[in-house]
Amino acid sequence: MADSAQAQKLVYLVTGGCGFLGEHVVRMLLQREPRLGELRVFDLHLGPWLEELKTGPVRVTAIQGDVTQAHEVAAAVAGAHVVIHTAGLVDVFGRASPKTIHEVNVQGTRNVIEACVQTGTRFLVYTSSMEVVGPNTKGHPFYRGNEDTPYEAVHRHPYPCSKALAEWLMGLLVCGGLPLVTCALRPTGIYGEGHQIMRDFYRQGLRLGGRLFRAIPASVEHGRVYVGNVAWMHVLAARELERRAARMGGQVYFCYDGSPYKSYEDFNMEFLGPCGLRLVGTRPLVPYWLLVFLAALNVLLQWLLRPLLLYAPLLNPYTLAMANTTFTVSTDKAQRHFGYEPLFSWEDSRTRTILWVQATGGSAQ
Ligand SMILES: NC(=O)C1=CN([C@@H]2O[C@H](COP(=O)(O)OP(=O)(O)OC[C@H]3O[C@@H](n4cnc5c(N)ncnc54)[C@H](O)[C@@H]3O)[C@@H](O)[C@H]2O)C=CC1
Ligand SMILES: C[C@@H](CO)CCC[C@@H](C)[C@H]1CC[C@H]2[C@@H]3[C@H](O)CC4=CC(=O)CC[C@]4(C)[C@H]3CC[C@]12C
Repeated sequence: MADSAQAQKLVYLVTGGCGFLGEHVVRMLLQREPRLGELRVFDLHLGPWLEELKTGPVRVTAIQGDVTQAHEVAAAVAGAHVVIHTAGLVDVFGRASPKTIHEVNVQGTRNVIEACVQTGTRFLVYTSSMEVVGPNTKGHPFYRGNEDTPYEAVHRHPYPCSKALAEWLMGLLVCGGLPLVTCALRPTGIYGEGHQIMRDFYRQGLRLGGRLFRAIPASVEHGRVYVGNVAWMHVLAARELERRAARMGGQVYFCYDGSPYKSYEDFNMEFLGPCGLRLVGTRPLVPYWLLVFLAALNVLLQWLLRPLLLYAPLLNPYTLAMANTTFTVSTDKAQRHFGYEPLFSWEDSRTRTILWVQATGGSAQ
């Protein structure tokens, strides 16, 4: 936006703005984007909390819509200066069909890109995922790698396949020489206020008398990043895309912060411990072969029960492989390319998450 229009107010659109990450992006934009004139929040399911935002100085427009419907996306995008595309179907539990995952994550992203091109939106930030890289189907560790670390990315599961394809679509734009400037952000496992799986583990621990049982070796590192920092990274990337288009256009960035490297379960205990839970065992209490068997059994049960009900437990061969394969990132690319520094320290992130688990973990909210 030209110098003469320095004071110009911008229209932002956040797809999936009522999801776990999307809500944080929406709130972060309102707090930290001084040039924000209108904020459009596009989601399949609108949250009631949006109402309270409508009384503030920035115009907040809630748009109930479906990213798989090109005309709905085009109508929402028209006139937006910047789009942050977080909408996605996050399903590694077999709740949705592979076709639906593809439609939302790939076709939905294609619709967003095409709408930007058609309506003249110039800046698009896409929420990708660590899963675009791995862990791969061979279980190779990715130990504190960065965006350039060689790794054999092999996907079979519909979710990572869809995220990889969608990110690839973003890259195509650069090759096509279109005026649209994009970048993709790849969070590792996001945690923080609103993280459903964390709450599920908390409730499970309460049901088990305040205990959780170790299933994964403590030595397996799983990358995690605080939702507030992921949101901040989106807001900053969106802001800087214009000024640093040549450097950032077509780039991918892992999302990172000061969260410690730990196993999935030990990391969760950073929050669940202060909420009164205990992780039993210094080593996995269940032999790995039994976990593999239970995971396979869950797949069979899911298939058998499908005509009657949706059985989608946390444990399946894919989630077991995810939790049991080291995948952590160590990079400063976002800092070098657009000056990203985490907004929340590890201590802040931890405290905020603990307070949230304590406040809502036991309730039906
Ligand atoms: N949760 C995590 O650990 C990670 C998430 N991601 C990515 O971050 C993004 C956000 O994920 P979360 O906030 O965790 O998920 P979420 O499920 O909480 O949020 C996704 C939002 O997208 C909306 N949505 C789904 N289908 C839609 C459709 N057809 N049209 C319009 N809106 C639709 C949902 O209603 C929801 O509000 C996703 O793209 C996901 O792939 C990436 C890495 C890690
Ligand atoms: C074997 C169980 C013993 O306690 C633990 C099972 C945990 C799993 C449900 C999670 C382990 C790793 C998680 C995934 C990971 O953080 C990366 C992700 C990236 C995304 O883009 C979406 C979410 C997820 C797939 C995340 C989902 C939950 C796990 C598989």
